[in-house]
Amino acid sequence: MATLEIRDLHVTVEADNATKEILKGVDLTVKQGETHAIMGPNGSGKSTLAYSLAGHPKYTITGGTVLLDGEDVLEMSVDERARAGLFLAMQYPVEVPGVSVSNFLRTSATAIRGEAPKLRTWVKEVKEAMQRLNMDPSFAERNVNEGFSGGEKKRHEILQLELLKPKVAILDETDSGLDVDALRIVSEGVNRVRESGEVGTLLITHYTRILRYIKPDHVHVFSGGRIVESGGAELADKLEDEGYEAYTTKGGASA
Ligand SMILES: Nc1ncnc2c1ncn2[C@@H]1O[C@H](COP(=O)(O)OP(=O)(O)OP(=O)(O)O)[C@@H](O)[C@H]1O
Repeated sequence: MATLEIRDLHVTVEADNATKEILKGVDLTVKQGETHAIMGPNGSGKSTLAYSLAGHPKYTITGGTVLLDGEDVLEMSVDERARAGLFLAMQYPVEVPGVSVSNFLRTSATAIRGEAPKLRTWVKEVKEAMQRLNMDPSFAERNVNEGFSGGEKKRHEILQLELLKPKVAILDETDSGLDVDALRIVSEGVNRVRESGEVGTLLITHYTRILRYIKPDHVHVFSGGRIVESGGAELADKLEDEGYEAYTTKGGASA
């Protein structure tokens, strides 16, 4: 069973000619089939965790380990991480002018599966996945994220998730900017992948509303660059009622 193990992860970033430590010892284990929600105040380092796991060059790992199925993720290049089974749905997906969605998806699937998917079954696979996500077929011919609305960008991230079938999916605020219908459709996509039992999900979110659709097995409070409390789904309700004040004043001030 695939497991992502993060141990005592420390990460710095260079900003304004200074080195700033953002992650200050993150410990987390995500097993295949499990869904973990990470919630926490703005600026506490949640996206930094997501980017560091994906291998963004802006973030320097200064300590700790990250293992996927016992393999050292931190030694891998970004594309090796993706091929090993890590997937990041970004908070702000980037535009890729000149590259169509269909080309992008097929190239990604070829790289990850190790061989080009058979054209006829692939076209059907993409068409059905797009239908489930309520995406117009014309999207396949548009350039990646170019002129996409916020909601369309998020659906496109989930389309990739469904087609690429990673071992561990990190979803960074996939719910932000979605209207109620889109939130339901996107959540259904995540649940389909989840129900396969083959994917571990790390869901970074500010809102408990997405957790009504995607029931987490574990909820973690992130503050000051580390996880300061973990619990079950009930912890999300407590956070909704009480906010993060208790965590930001208890020596867990935001990064
Ligand atoms: N590339 C960067 N350059 C400079 N500072 C950065 C960079 N990335 C993160 N930071 C800083 O690190 C801190 C944590 O940011 P991060 O985006 O990880 O927080 P977050 O918990 O995801 O916040 P939010 O909930 O607002 O999305 C912030 O103070 C941010 O300004």
